[in-house]
Amino acid sequence: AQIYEDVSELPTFTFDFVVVGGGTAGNVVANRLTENPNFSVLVVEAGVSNAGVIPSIVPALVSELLPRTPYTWNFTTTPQAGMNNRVLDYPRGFILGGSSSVNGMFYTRGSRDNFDRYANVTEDPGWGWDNMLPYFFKNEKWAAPSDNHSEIGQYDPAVHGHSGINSVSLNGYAWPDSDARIIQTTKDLPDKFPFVLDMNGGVPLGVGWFQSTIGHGERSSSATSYLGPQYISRPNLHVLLHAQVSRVLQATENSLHFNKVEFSQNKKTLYNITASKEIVISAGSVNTPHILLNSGIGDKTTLERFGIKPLIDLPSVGQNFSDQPVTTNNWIANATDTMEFYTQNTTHFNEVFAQWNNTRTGPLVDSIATHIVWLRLDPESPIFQKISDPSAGPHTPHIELALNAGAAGGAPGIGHFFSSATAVVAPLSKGSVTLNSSNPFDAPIIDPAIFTSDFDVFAARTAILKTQEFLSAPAWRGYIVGPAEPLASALLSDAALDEYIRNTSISAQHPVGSAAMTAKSAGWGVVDPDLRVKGATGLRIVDASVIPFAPAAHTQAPTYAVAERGANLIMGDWK
Ligand SMILES: Cc1cc2nc3c(=O)[nH]c(=O)nc-3n(C[C@H](O)[C@H](O)[C@H](O)COP(=O)(O)OP(=O)(O)OC[C@H]3O[C@@H](n4cnc5c(N)ncnc54)[C@H](O)[C@@H]3O)c2cc1C
Repeated sequence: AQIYEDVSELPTFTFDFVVVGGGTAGNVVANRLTENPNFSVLVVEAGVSNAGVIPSIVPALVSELLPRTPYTWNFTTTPQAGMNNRVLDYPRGFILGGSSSVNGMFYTRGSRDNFDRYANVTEDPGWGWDNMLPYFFKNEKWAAPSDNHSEIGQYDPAVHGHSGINSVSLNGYAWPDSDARIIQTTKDLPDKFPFVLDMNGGVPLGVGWFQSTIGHGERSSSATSYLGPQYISRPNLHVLLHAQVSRVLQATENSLHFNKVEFSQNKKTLYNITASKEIVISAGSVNTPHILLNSGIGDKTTLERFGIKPLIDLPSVGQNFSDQPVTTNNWIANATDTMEFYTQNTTHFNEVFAQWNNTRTGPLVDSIATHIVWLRLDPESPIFQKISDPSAGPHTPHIELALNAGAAGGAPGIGHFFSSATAVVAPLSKGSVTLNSSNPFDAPIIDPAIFTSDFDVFAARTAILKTQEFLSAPAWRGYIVGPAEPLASALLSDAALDEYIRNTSISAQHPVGSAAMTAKSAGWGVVDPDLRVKGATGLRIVDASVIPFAPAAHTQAPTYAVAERGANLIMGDWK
């Protein structure tokens, strides 16, 4: 019915369901549960409203939301041993819509192998690719690109949802010069870089056109879509902003049934809301395990050390935290037709902004990529002599090259650039989220442990060298002048390249696994295949943290699909 700013506006302190976190997954759950007019739902969100936040609406302005702004949690990592002890910013959305309101809008699902592996580890075929496709479709509302160009040959309509809720589209502004050369490269070097019509059909491998969560020139987030006007007007749907949940509480002292959510709007005065049916925690891969730990759900010994009474001994809470590293690499382009046209010229920027404002066309309608290349490492790679293949299967990439007509991660100088943001999408490094203090309003200790596995460094290096190979195709003659610094010097030796990788890479912001779903009988994990917290009743987790291994993907589409199925499981239990 309402989006409330202050607890005093709440119509009641008891709801059927309380959803902790109005992020990517949380808003899916709230929307689906309130399809039943008999269910009342309150979403408790720590962050701010998304209304009128221009950089969260104009796709190409995404970088203005990051890394530390009023729209993100002010998180940093521990010094990263694999990154020469650098401390990284670790932004997460602090805004309605969560990270879907601040992310790069890449729409990538991962592979069939990824989901079939989730089915295996949970012993629930429902998490397999074929059974998850309908949930991808429920999420997705395919939209025409904002320039209305022909989509033929750029995607496969058969593998997309056309009547879901969240808009997904092809880019709506062409960069003809580099677009043509990318496609030509798939013809120049078809064995190494084959064209893939649709990277979201289960087998991503190859070079394909970029898809993103954008509709009609605007970002589509879980707030703009699942809480859109036709849904937020439901009388049984309620959202409270600026309310940070500290703990979930037991129904009675000796029970492991949880039915109360404790929160504060000023980090001092605490309130309780009762969930008469279930609590759903959707606070994301960092904050979900933090809330569990604060509530006494986690490793018993650690909890005792912080003076928190252990209620459920679940050592996996906050462990198995798996992120993907990304390196931004720039090449000098002999071009005029790149994003630098407007990023390096205020007059041009004002023109393209006015164009976006008036007609939702022009270069600001898109995110920061035009194509993605998904590749496997050569099976003969020396790394496989010591480390067995961490990918989910033979049709799953190890590495990703996100190509863009313009510099990535800030231009290395004045001029025009072509970039490849290279990522390791089958990472082996695993980190953790742990308590820093017993005060639930203190940030947790975040250690993604990036590049602590030699495999990940090898894969990151290979991704950069693969881009060099891609750009050495005849198609690029006369266009690519050469690598820009600091990449140019780094390419002189493997050792220099490794240093460059450790010194310049960042987190792709794709953490998963910190409240992993596993089989009921498994010796590890946090939730069962129905997303119920093991050992508890009344408590589920629905967000990226339940995904037990990194998908070969940017993680929002997998999170949306998990949330759609999660909501369906909850609905099924309360029919
Ligand atoms: C900067 C950035 C760029 C990214 N780019 C992409 C991309 O281009 N493509 C892609 O697929 N993925 C991308 N991702 C990853 C993707 O956005 C996330 O995997 C996904 O959105 C996670 O969804 P979630 O529901 O688990 O968490 P979130 O969407 O982060 O939602 C968690 C919500 O819970 C709220 N919350 C947390 N703690 C509390 C508390 N204690 N009390 C109340 N509320 C709380 C948060 O404020 C937030 O709204 C990016 C992520 C980031 C941060």
